[in-house]
Amino acid sequence: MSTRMEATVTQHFHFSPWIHSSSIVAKPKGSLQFSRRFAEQHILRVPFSFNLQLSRPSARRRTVALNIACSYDNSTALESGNHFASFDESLAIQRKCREIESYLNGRCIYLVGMMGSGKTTVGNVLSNALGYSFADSDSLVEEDVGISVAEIFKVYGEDFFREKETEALRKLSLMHQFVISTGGGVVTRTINWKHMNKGISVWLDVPLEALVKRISAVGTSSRPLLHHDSTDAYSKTVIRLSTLLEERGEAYAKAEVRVSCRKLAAKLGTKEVCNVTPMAIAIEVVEQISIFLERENGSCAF
Ligand SMILES: Nc1ncnc2c1ncn2[C@@H]1O[C@H](COP(=O)(O)OP(=O)(O)OP(=O)(O)O)[C@@H](O)[C@H]1O
Ligand SMILES: O=C(O)C1=C[C@@H](O)[C@@H](O)[C@H](O)C1
Repeated sequence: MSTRMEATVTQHFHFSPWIHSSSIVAKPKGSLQFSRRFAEQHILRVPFSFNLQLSRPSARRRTVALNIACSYDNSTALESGNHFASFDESLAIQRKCREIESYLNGRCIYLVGMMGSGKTTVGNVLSNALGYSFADSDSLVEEDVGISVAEIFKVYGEDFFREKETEALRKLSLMHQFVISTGGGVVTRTINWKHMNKGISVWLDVPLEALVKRISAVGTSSRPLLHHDSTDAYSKTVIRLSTLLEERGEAYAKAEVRVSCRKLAAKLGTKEVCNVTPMAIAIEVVEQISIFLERENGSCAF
C-alpha cells in the first residue's frame, strides 16, 4: 500500500544585496507530497533549484541549487535552517561596474566617512572591480610632507595638515578613473566639497560600535585625533569618536550617495554590522551609485 503524506516547506533565503527579495519569483511556502517510505527518515533532502528573477531587466538570471531539509506533517517540528545561495560576488560586482561605467564617464569616486569606516578597505575592492586606480588622500599628504599623518599633527599641527589635505584633493580633482579614500575630516571644509564634487562622493555610514571595534583591533597610534597615552585610553577613544561622529554627521550627509552599513546588515539578515564583508559593502556602493546615476539621468538607465 502506498500512503502519501504532506509536508510543508518553509524557505529562508539570504541573498547578496544584488538581489532584492521582492523580485524573487518563488513562493515562501510550498507543499510537497512524499510516499510512505520517507516516514522513517527525519530529514528529507530535496534537490531544489530555481531561477532568481532580478528586478533589473539587463541583469543576468542566476540559478542556484539548494538543499531544503524538512519533516513531514505540518504539526511536527520542521527541520529548518537558513540556506545560503552561492553567488560569485566578484563576478557580480564586475558585471554591475560594466553597466555603470559609461554613465560614470571616468568620474572619480570619493569615499568619505569616519576613521575606521572602511574607506581604504572597501575602496581597494571597488577600484579593482571598476578597473580604476586607487588613491588615499592621507598617503598623498604623507608623501608630500615626508612624514606620517601622526607626525604632521605633532610637528606642524592640524591646520597645516588640513591645508595639505585640501591641496591633495585639488590635485586629485584633476584626475579621472580613481577611487579615492579620503581622510575622515575632509567633509568639514567647504573647499574640499568643491574638489570632490568633480566626481561622485559616497558616505560609508558605519555605526559607532562597529567603528570602535575595528579601531580598537588595530590601535589608535596612527590616528592622532583619537590617540591617548592614558590608562583609560579605550573609553577616551569611544568618547572622542562619538563626539566627532555627532559633530560631522551633517557634513557626511552632504555626500551624493550614502551607504548605511546598518541597513545593509539588516538587508543581509544580520544585526552585526561587523559581519558585513568589504565585498558586500562594495557591492552596495555600486548599487547605490547606480541608483544615483539613474536619478541623474532622469530615467531607468540600467
Ligand atoms: N567590512 C569590514 N569588516 C571587517 N573589518 C573591516 C571592514 N572594513 C574595514 N575593516 C577593518 O577596519 C580597519 C579600518 O579600515 P580602513 O583602514 O579601511 O578604514 P578607513 O576608513 O580607511 O580608516 P582611516 O580613515 O582611519 O584611514 C582595518 O583594520 C580594516 O581591516
Ligand atoms: O577624522 C579625521 O579628522 C582624520 C582622519 C584620518 O584619516 C586623518 O586624515 C587624520 O588623522 C584626521
